[in-house]
Amino acid sequence: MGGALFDGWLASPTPPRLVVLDRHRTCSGDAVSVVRTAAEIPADFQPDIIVLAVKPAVAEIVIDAIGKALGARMNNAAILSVMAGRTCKSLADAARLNGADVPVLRAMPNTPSAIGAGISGLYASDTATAEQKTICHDLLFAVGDVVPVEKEADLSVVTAISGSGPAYVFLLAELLEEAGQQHGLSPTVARRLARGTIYGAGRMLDDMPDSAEDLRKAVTSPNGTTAAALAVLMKSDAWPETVPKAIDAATKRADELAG
Ligand SMILES: NC(=O)C1=CN([C@@H]2O[C@H](COP(=O)(O)OP(=O)(O)OC[C@H]3O[C@@H](n4cnc5c(N)ncnc54)[C@H](O)[C@@H]3O)[C@@H](O)[C@H]2O)C=CC1
Ligand SMILES: O=C(O)[C@@H]1CCC=N1
Repeated sequence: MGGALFDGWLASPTPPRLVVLDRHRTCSGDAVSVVRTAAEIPADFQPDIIVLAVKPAVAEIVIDAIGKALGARMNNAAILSVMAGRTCKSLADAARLNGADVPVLRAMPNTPSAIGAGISGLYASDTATAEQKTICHDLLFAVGDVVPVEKEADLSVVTAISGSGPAYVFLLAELLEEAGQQHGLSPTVARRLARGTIYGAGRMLDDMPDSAEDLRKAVTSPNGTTAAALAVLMKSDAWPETVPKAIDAATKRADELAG
């Protein structure tokens, strides 16, 4: 996810000055220094925002390394975490172990951020200043839309819908491609049809004021082909049951990761 944000920021009209700490990534750009250990962070670099985009389980290790490298500079920064689950309190506590009193904001972006088409939920704890909230909003807005949430707990369902959501759409693309091939289309044709359809439908949802339900009904001729397919997908034990169940499972998992 950090790579998706990075790509989006570099492609934005006014890229921020970035220092990227990543054990593996090779990346470059005028506004970027890349370091593989926290000790290599340039001594004159005062971050406004420390974006944490590692797996939730290694947050403490990374905060500890950055805290030791930045020393007093850590106190002038805020943490923006994009990690699923990890609470503002747990991250502030981790920073405090290094003697730093750091405001924490949490965002849940998604991978379309890499092409400027992301959407992020953003929560700011009370300790964040107005300026820090604005910087974090602008960072995320540079790679897509931003939806502020009032309660930190809401980020779990945001994660389930828009954080994980691209994967559901990609799964639909896979299944449409496979079904097309099973009916005799070449892989190339099946792929073009599946992707082009999802792209076009996504653009209609974005561009047009109509509800998703009205757009669906406009495709559905009485007793036609769409009605035949929707009779399968909309059976009570099909999508109307499985989609909410999937969102429940992802939300529950985000809650479990909290701490
Ligand atoms: N993948 C997604 O679509 C989304 C992921 N997230 C969150 O983003 C976080 C990262 O997830 P992914 O990007 O999928 O994982 P990933 O494994 O692709 O990326 C993690 C990166 O952290 C680096 N890293 C790990 N330990 C390090 C250390 N000690 N020092 C320096 N760099 C270190 C790795 O080299 C890697 O580049 C997770 O917390 C996840 O919840 C949030 C929104 C969407
Ligand atoms: O699967 C995950 O845990 C992360 C959070 C949202 C998308 N990927």
